Amino acid sequence: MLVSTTIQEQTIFSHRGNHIDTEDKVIDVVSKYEDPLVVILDNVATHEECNTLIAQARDRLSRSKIGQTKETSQERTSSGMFFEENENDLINRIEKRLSDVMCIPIDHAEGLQILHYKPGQEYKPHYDYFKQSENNRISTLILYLNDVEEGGETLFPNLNLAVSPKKGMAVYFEYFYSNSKLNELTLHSGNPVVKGEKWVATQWMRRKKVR
Ligand SMILES: O=C(O)CCC(=O)C(=O)O
Ligand SMILES: [Fe+2]
Repeated sequence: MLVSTTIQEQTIFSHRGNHIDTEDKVIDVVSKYEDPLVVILDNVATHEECNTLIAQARDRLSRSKIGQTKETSQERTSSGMFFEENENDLINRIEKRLSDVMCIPIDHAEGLQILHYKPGQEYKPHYDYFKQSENNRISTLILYLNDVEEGGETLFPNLNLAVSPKKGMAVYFEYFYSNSKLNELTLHSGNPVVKGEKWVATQWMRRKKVR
């Protein structure tokens, strides 16, 4: 008898069931793409928390830079900013919650990044991990801070998966597989905003401590 087995690699995200019980909030698991793991989550932040994040970031935006060279580029036309670690009570609370969702200790977390896109602005297809790094990124959570009238989807072209921004929802994905083909499937873009504007908060996790 011929037995074929596929060995699925273990994922960082280890929650089972349709809910994630974090310290201060129950988060809903809406849908999952399995290989590589992409998880759509709802009720990650309240509308009030989303509004406050936007308000606190609004006056601190500058043209987004790209990669480790930190240059501006047509690849990424949004504006953005990083909060300091533990900058205030809200940032503390959100960072702690995202660390619970991502199953990675908070001291592996980069500062929370806010991005703002106006109509026509986009982030072309890219990987969140670096080609070479002593302490590479391993996972991403993109939290949508507002509803976008048209466009602005987070697109995974290799998976034929487009996630439409919705306030308080998030998309999580990871790229710490030993099979590099799986990591490469996490190529993604922020599609151009057509109508309205788009605000997101991005949390990246590193393999080793950064704080
Ligand atoms: O804006 C998006 O939907 C994608 C953002 C993104 O890819 C990132 O921040 O790395
Ligand atoms: Fe990205």
